[in-house]
Amino acid sequence: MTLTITDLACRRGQITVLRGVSLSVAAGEALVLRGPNGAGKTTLLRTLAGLTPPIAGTVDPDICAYAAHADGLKGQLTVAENLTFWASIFGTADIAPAVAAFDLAPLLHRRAADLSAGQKRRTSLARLPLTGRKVWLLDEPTVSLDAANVALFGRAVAAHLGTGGSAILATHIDLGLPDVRTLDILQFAARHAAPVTDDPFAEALE
Ligand SMILES: Nc1ncnc2c1ncn2[C@@H]1O[C@H](COP(=O)(O)OP(=O)(O)OP(=O)(O)O)[C@@H](O)[C@H]1O
Repeated sequence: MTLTITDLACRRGQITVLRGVSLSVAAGEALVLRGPNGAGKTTLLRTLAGLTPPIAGTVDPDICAYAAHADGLKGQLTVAENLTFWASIFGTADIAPAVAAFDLAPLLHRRAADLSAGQKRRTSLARLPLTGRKVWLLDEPTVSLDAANVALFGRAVAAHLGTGGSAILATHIDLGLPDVRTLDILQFAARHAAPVTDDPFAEALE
C-alpha cells in the first residue's frame, strides 16, 4: 500500500470541513475524489500535501507531490530554468523525461510569464515527475488543457502508475486511466468550528 490514511479531520480557516476520513491508495492505483463544489476535495488534498495541518490523524507529505490550482511558475525564468530549478530542489538529475512526457521541447527557452494558460499548466504539471514522489495529489489538473493535452496528461499519469506510483485526484474529466477507484467525500462532511490552534502556521497557510 502506498498511502493509508485513518480517521483524518481537516480544516479550512476556522471551519472543520471533513472528519473521519479513511482512505488508501495502492501502488499503480488512482483514486478520484467525488463531491459537489465546496465538499472539501481541495481541503483534503491540501491536508495530505501538508499545506494545512490536520485537526486529527496524521499525514506523510514527504511522499506526496501536489499540483494545486495555481501554476506556481517563476515568470521571469524560462521553462527550462523552471524545470531545472525544481529538479535541483528534488535531487533529480535529468529533466529530459519530463520535457518529453509533457511535450515541452518547443517551449524550453520561452519565459514562463509569456506562455499561454495551457502551456503554463503543462509546464507546471511537468514538476510532478521531477519530484520523484510516489503519490501525486492533483487538484483539477486539466484546467486550461485542450483535448490533446488532456490525453497527454492522462498518459503521463498512466506512466506514473505503471512504475508503481499512485494518484489522488479531484477532477471531473475522464483521463482514461486503467485502474481508477472513486471516493465520495460527502460521507465525511463536517460543519462546525475548528478547534482553536496555537500553531501560527495553521491560519497563515490558508
Ligand atoms: N480559506 C478558507 N477559510 C474558510 N473556509 C474556506 C476557505 N477556503 C475554502 N473554504 C470552505 O471550505 C469548504 C471546502 O472547500 P474546498 O475548496 O475544499 O471544496 P472543493 O470540494 O474543492 O470545491 P470545488 O469543487 O468548488 O473546488 C467550502 O465550504 C469552502 O467555502
